[in-house]
Amino acid sequence: MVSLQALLKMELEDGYSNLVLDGALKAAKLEKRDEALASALFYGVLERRLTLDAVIAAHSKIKIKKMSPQVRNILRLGVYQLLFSDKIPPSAAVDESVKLTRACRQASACGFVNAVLRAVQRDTAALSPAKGAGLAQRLSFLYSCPQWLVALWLKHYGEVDTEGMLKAFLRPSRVCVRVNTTRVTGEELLRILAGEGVKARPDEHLKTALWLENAGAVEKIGAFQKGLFHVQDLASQLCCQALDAKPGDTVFDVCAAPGGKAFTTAEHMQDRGTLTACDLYESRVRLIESGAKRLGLTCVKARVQDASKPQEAPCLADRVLCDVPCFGLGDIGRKPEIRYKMPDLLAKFPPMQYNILCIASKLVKPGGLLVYSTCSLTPQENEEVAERFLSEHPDFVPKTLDLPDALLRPCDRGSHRATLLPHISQSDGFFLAAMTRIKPAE
Ligand SMILES: C[S@@+](CC[C@H](N)C(=O)[O-])C[C@H]1O[C@@H](n2cnc3c(N)ncnc32)[C@H](O)[C@@H]1O
Repeated sequence: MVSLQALLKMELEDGYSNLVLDGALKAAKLEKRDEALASALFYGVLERRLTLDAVIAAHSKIKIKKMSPQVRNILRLGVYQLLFSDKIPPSAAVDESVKLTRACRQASACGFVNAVLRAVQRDTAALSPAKGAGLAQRLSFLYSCPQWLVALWLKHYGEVDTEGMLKAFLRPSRVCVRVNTTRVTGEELLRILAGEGVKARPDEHLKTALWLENAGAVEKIGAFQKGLFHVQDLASQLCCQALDAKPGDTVFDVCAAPGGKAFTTAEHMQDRGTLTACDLYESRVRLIESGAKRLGLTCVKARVQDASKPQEAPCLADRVLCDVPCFGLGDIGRKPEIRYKMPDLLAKFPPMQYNILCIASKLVKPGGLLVYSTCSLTPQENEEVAERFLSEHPDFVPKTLDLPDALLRPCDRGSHRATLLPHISQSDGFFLAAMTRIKPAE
């Protein structure tokens, strides 16, 4: 019932999945085991919604859109359990779905729900793409990703990487944290976490990144409360590595909230120098302030500032990070609902991103470094913005990224820009490009 309520809320009110689920779980006060099951079903259905709908459509005489939201989501939950989950025996999944239909005052649909689920249960080829489907349609069905997006990725990243990332986005997401190196080493933190019963392992390529294996609610871990780490995906940590800030530097992070990259950068700086971390929204600036306080990072100065408007700076910066607002496709693995965003929303981002990048570039001192990044995976927001910037700003030149080759696509090795794909870098999807401001001749 809890997963159904949360799915209905997502469908009818269009919320963020993590917040919607948290709200539903809090209200229901379930046992730990039931909470885990409700979460798995909720996220499973969200992630696989397009596949589930295609299977339901192939086994129902009534069109999905004509069903009541309750019946539609009960069927999605039922089909998910039949085809993707081994936690519930198939006959129990069907029986429970029928009971749920009755409990939702949809008794007249009980027979229909039973018939559709039994038909899916009998169909051993339920998970085969339609005969004659083209590549984009096949991948769209198999990995529950809209066809427009699959087609865009196929064109831009090719078949192997598109299928690789679609698969990777469906893996259970893992928690990656950044060691607060101003307070502990990775080895020390591993020992402290083990003492608290939290299993963790260092990343193979970045020793300041740890993967937590049985973390639960991170905020409850003592080491977190003592400011010994913050949660940050590997891709964002690599972005900070590319920014390569040094102790004593002056750094601007123009779109900084909630602050993850500002914190890692301040740690690279050993908390010496000045890191001005800006965001458009006051409530989000407070997140930067509270995070920096917990981590004991005093060089972080957070303030409200609109990065799309020129700003006066007392001095130019050694490093400027421009981690712009974006469509967010790289985060699909953690926020499955992003994949269903309407494609027309994409158009507003590139002009805004380009404008922010141009304005941020004015803060870079000659010889200084500018890093442009997004957590999205579209050429319009990524390569096109970065390359347009370079072609229209002759005072900036590409700077080769110094990142582990194993985490990069072969075509990005030795380049000033990289697209991190989840099946290669084992991180969220991400894009970054680095550019140096030329020093005028003496
Ligand atoms: C991708 S997020 C930044 C993530 C951040 N760098 C981190 O690592 O935690 C983009 C941020 O840009 C902020 N933002 C949106 N429009 C902005 C603007 N015009 N000026 C400054 N910040 C803006 C959003 O509030 C959001 O916090």
